[in-house]
Amino acid sequence: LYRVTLHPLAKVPGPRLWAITRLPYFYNLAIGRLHFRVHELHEEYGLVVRVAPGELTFITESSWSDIYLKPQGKPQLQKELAQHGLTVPGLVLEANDSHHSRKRKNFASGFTEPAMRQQESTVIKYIDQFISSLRERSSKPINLNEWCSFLVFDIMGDIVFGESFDSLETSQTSEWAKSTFSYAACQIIGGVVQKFWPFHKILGYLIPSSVRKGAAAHEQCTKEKLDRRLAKSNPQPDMITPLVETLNTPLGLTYTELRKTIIDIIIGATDTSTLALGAMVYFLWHNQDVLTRLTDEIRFAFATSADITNDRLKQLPYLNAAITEMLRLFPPIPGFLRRIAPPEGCFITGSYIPGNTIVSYDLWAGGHSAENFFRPNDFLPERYLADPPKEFKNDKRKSYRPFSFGPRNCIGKNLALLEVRLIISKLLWEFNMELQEESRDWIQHGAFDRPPLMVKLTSVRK
Ligand code: HEM
Repeated sequence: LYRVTLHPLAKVPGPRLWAITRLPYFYNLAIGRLHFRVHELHEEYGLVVRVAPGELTFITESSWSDIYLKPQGKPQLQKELAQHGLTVPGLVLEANDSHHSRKRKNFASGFTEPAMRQQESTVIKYIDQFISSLRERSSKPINLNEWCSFLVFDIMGDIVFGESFDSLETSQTSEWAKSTFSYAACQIIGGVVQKFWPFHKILGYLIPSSVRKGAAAHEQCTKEKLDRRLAKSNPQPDMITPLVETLNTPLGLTYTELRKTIIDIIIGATDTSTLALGAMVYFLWHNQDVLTRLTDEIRFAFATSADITNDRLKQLPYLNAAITEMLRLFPPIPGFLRRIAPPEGCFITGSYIPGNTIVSYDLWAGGHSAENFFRPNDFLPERYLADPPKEFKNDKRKSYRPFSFGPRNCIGKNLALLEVRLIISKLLWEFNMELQEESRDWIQHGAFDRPPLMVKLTSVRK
C-alpha cells in the first residue's frame, strides 16, 4: 500500500501493479519484450512512467542531458549495475568515473575519424569477401543476419587482435562468438549480486555451471588471442597499437583491464551492428519506394564497387537519412540505459527525482512516440534530409540518440556508421534483394530470440 500512496514516486503515472512489485518488469525483461511493453506504457501514461517501485523511464528530449551529461561540479549519475571494484571491470561496467575516463581516453584514439580511415581498407577487405561468398549463394535464400554476424565478427577480430575469427571462410559462428552470451550473462549477474555484498561470491554460484564454464572459456580464448597479438614483433597498426606503450603504467591500462575492455568492445560492436544491418534490409524491403530511391542513389554514384568509400558515402544524403531513420525505428540497444539518481536527488525535465531512483531514457519508446515524431511508426528517411518536407518540422530530432549521450555514449559510433554505410551500399550495388515470406515479421522478435532473416539475393553484375 505504501508504494502506491506515500512513496515519493506514488504520484508518477504508471500501472499500479508495476508500482507495487518489480515482477512485471522482470517478466517482460526475461522474455525479451520489455522495450515493447514500456512503449505501450508510455503511450498510455505519457512522457514519464513509473515502470517499477523505484524506477522511471522518460521520453522527453531534455531528459537526455539531465540523465546522461555530467552536471557542472557534480559527478555524473551512476550507471546501474556498474561494478564497484569487486572484480576488474572493462569499460562498460566501470563504476569509478576516473577509471572509466582513463580507460576511455586510452581507447579513444582507435575510434577517431583518422583511425577509421586507417581501418577502412581492413573493413572493405572483409566486405568484399562477404559479397563474393553471397554471390556464390546468389538466387538461393540465405540467412542474411547470420552472414552479417560472420562479417562483423571477422572485421572486429582483425581490427582488435590482428586476426579474423574466420567466420566468413568457414561459414560458421566462432567459439568466441558462441560463448559471448555466457560471458555477458555473468557480467550482468555479477552487477546484480554485488548488491548483496558480502554474500556476492556465494550468490555467484547460483549461476548455472554451464554458463560459468562458457564465460571462463570466453575469457581464456580472449587471453590467448590477446597474448598472440602482444607477442607479435611487427604487427599491422590496429586498435591495440596505441595502447601498448602505456600498458601497465599509471596512465595506461593494466593487462586485465585491457583484456576485459576488448571483450566489451567486440560484444558492443558485433550484435548491435548485425541487428542494424538486418533492420535496414527489413525496412527497405517493406518500403519499396525507399529501396528504389536508395538503390538508384548508390548505383548512379559509383561506376565500380571499388569506388565505394566511406568518405564518398558520407556525401549521399538519402543513404545517411535512411540509416538514421532505421536507428530511430530499431535502436539495436532499445533501452535499459539505466542510471541512479544521487542520494540527494536531482532534477529531470524540470521535476525533482528522489535520491536512488533508477532513471533512463527509453530509446524504443522515445523513437516510436507521436510526441516526438510525425507518423512515428513509419519508415520515412525524408524526415532526416537537410531540408525535410514541412510535415516533419515539429519532429524532435534531439530525442533520437541511438548511440546515447555524454561521457558514456557509444565509443564505436564512427566505426558502426562506417560499417553500416559500406555494407548496405555494397549489398545494394551488387544485388537485388527479396525478403522471404517467413521473415516478413522479423522486426517483431524479442531481444533474445533471433529468428533467421531469410533473403534471396540476385546479383545484378555480370
Ligand atoms: C549500430 C551500432 C551501435 C549502436 C546502436 C550502439 C549503441 C550504444 C549505446 C546506446 C551505448 C551506451 C550504453 C550504455 O549507456 O549503457 C553504447 C556504448 C558502447 N558501445 Fe556502442 N553501439 C553500436 C556499435 C558499437 C561499435 C561498432 C563498437 C565498437 C567498435 C561499440 C562499442 C561500445 C562500447 C565499448 C560502449 C561503452 C562505452 C562506455 O561505457 O564508455 N558500439 N553503444
